[in-house]
Amino acid sequence: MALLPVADAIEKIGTAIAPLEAERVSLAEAGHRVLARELAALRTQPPFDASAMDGYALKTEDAARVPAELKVIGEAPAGRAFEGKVRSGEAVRIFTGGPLPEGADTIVIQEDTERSGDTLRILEAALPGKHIRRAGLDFSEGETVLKKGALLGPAALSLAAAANHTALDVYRRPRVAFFATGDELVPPGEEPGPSQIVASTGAGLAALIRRCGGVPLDLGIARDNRESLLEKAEAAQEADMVVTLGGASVGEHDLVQDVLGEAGLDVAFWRIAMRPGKPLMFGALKDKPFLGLPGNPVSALVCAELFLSAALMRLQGRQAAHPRLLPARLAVPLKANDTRQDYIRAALEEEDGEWRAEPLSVQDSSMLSGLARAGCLIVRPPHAAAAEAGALVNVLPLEG
Ligand SMILES: Nc1nc2c(c(=O)[nH]1)N[C@H]1C(S)=C(S)[C@@H](COP(=O)(O)OP(=O)(O)OC[C@H]3O[C@@H](n4cnc5c(N)ncnc54)[C@H](O)[C@@H]3O)O[C@H]1N2
Ligand code: MOO
Repeated sequence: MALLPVADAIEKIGTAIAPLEAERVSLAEAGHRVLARELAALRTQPPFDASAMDGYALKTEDAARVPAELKVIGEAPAGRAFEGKVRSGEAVRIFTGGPLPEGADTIVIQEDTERSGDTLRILEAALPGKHIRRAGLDFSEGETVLKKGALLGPAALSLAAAANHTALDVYRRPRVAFFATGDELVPPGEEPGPSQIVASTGAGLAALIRRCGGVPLDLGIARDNRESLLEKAEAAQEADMVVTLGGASVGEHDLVQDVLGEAGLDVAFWRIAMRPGKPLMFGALKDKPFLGLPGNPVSALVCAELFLSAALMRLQGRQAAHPRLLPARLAVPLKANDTRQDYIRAALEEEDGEWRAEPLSVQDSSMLSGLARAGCLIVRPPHAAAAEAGALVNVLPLEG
């Protein structure tokens, strides 16, 4: 069976998964969540014509020729309008954010004036409408300010607040149940028996799930037998998505596909044209999205960065997409690539305003020390030609 390209796998995950339902949360809890309904402004911003600068509000015609002398008749600080009207020959002291007084049609900044008591000398000719923010410049009541599917970062949250919302409809956080598989594994902190090792990947997976907006549900370790796997599959049904670690390959003890088939696993695709991570599996366990990550810890975490993050995006109403890549210069030459997309662990350093990526000398997919040290993964498409040192490549930055 031909291996599936990474981009096709991400696309299939996006198509297979439907977003979860919405819930209403306060603005304070909405950070990094995804908006589930378009958001209309409850008010107009700015609500009145306002000054963009500290200076004087006046009639343009009074300062068309300079120097001109005007009489200061009052003040309009931010938060308090000047109650009167500006007439010919008059000016109102105004501050940034202050409402434009009636009768005035321009602002002259204070640097272009001289003041002595109530007398104001204008030194630079005024232009109509200068330094005035018109009512509704930012948005108007009823206008859509954020679209469904918007990620609620700092700017979007502040915009929602400016539009006078206190609570937002966001997609529910996906609960992701996961378990490791293998007789060789013991939980962290326990003394492994002869031929055993510590199950490590779950710790990283939980952090990745949280970072992607999900809620991790660690079900521990399934043993390499039918009963144990079925028991975990059953427990996983309370979550919105199920992830397994290991047992995805072709060995006799790699039981996941066979046994979970009994529990309703429907495999949509298996095996990806990538390195590390070839044995990745995706489908549905009953009606829940299912991701079978490879056992090797580096393979599992690299696959989670690509495919679990895409699934979590989709469950929260966003497009499933490959993580964003940065351009970086290679520190060393690379050989031409074969048919699998490579994710090469590399150090990432800034040098003269550019990123420089240097592959780690050993790329074994069991080595967490390397992945933890790597600042990025160099992404080499299938059949990429040999590259010289200094050539630009795409890298996927890692958060350490
Ligand atoms: N004949 C073949 N052998 C293998 C192939 C292949 O195509 N043909 N693929 C290799 C690749 S690539 C990978 S990746 C691994 C993945 O296989 P599995 O998903 O079946 O993983 P396991 O066999 O269960 O485990 C592999 C390795 O990882 C350790 N492991 C598993 N789970 C954890 C965990 N939670 N924490 C830490 N370490 C874990 C496990 O002990 C094994 O050492 O298969 C290759 N073989
Ligand atoms: O996919 Mo395996 O991930 O090459 O170690």
